[in-house]
Amino acid sequence: MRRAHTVEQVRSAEADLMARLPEGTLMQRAAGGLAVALGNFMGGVYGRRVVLLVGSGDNGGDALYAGEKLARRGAQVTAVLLSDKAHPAGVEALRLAGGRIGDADELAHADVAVDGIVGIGGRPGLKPEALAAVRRAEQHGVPIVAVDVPSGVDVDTGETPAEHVRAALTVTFGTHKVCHLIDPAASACGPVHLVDIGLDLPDPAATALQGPDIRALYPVPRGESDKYSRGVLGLLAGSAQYPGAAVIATSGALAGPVGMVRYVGPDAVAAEVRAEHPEIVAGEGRVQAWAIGSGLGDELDLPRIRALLDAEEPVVLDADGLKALDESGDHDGILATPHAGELGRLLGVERSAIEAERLKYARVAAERFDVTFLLKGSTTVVAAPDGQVRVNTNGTPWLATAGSGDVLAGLCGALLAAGLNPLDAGSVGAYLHAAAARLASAYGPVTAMRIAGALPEATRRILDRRD
Ligand SMILES: NC(=O)C1=CN([C@@H]2O[C@H](COP(=O)(O)OP(=O)(O)OC[C@H]3O[C@@H](n4cnc5c(N)ncnc54)[C@H](O)[C@@H]3O)[C@@H](O)[C@H]2O)[C@@H](O)CC1
Ligand SMILES: Nc1ncnc2c1ncn2[C@@H]1O[C@H](COP(=O)(O)OP(=O)(O)O)[C@@H](O)[C@H]1O
Ligand SMILES: [K+]
Repeated sequence: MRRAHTVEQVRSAEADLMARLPEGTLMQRAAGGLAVALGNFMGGVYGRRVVLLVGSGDNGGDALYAGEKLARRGAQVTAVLLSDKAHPAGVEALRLAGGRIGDADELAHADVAVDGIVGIGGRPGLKPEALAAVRRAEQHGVPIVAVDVPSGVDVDTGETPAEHVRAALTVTFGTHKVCHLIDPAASACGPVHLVDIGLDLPDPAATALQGPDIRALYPVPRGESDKYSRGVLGLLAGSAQYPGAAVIATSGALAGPVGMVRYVGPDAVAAEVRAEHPEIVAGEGRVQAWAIGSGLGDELDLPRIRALLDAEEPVVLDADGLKALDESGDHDGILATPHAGELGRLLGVERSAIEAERLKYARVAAERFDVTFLLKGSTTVVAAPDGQVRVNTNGTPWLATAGSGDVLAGLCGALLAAGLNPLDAGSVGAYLHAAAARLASAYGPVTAMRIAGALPEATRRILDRRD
């Protein structure tokens, strides 16, 4: 599991550890890890040209000491000091190792620019001189490696209200920060490399499941399982207007861990679903969970949905079904799966505001409606009413295709029916959905039905430890 901590948590853990270690130890650990990562990134050290962009704090100190280590191994290192307070001992160490102090013109010939402008002490945005240097690197096509975080992003929220660095790689220390997991900032990090500096950390502010977590959580049938004990999902979806949504959501559900799917909807739609999936059973019956909402269109029956929300069985609530949510209900066991536009309508804010502050609004919704919210988008945020947050970062923009949300709703419903709680169902569902999309897309266009079609193989690879 990838764990992300807040700046305050990191500072407190650093203070505890620093009190027990000789001065400067942590910075040397950070700089050592950064120098190794830079060497790997450049594919070598000797003769490489490295430009350090150095701000006023310890983030610049990390960059300077990493530069010192690279200079000692034969790299040509130049530091661009963006503040007259740049870490004095780091500047001296770099000089003694043969590094130079220069200006942003050096970027014209650099192999890499190291962003040591600000780290976890930074406010969002870049000052003019730093921004000019970053632009210069971009103009010359010089890749930027960010120290700890891409300077200019909001570290604790993942928001990017102002100018910021766009890194080809981020090398972070001790633990991930929230901005590494949550968009839009996460997209500015590139791959994130974590250097262990020995911090002892509290419970994280957000987590991201990885393959081993999925293996541990996935409801694999046992020897004595039968189709009912594996879980039966009721699917209330589709309409004359949108029959395809029912077919697609059923595809997602059948590719999940349930023993059976009951489809509930107009006869004509049921016939289409059955034509594609002869395995389904049409009509109501006992179920362990519901997936409600995909493509309901004219069939939207809010009183019926509210009755199902009040019943005992857990529910995935998607698309038009979200209109049935209200703040007063007793909503135990519900996973709401809006995209930014739908969440904006529920909360009465603009879609663009949701996209800019994804973590905040997922949390606000979970608290206000007292249900687990899965906010879809480039990174998917799953927020539970108790404050736990999981993030899915392994998607692909090719997932942004009509109907892929219906696949996710069916899959999450299947995971709920098989016994996972809403937080686990949402986060495991988002992970597998993204893994299937990557597999089916293989870096090219993909349709929702092909994503559903790839789900069993994507799941198999993870359960079989091949991914
Ligand atoms: N504290 C520690 O023990 C360790 C810290 N490390 C490094 O230290 C960093 C944190 O260092 P600091 O606390 O010195 O903070 P930063 O290096 O993030 O910088 C803070 C300084 O930048 C200024 N500043 C804030 N926002 C700015 C902006 N948008 N533009 C320009 N200047 C701005 C502030 O006035 C302050 O002087 C971490 O990110 C990490 O890189 C690592 O060496 C590991 C150990
Ligand atoms: N840029 C992106 N990168 C990764 N995943 C994305 C991106 N945009 C959308 N997605 C994912 O694609 C799916 C789209 O779902 P949704 O918006 O409900 O579409 P639809 O209603 O057409 O099914 C969601 O799982 C969402 O997280
Ligand atoms: K930085």
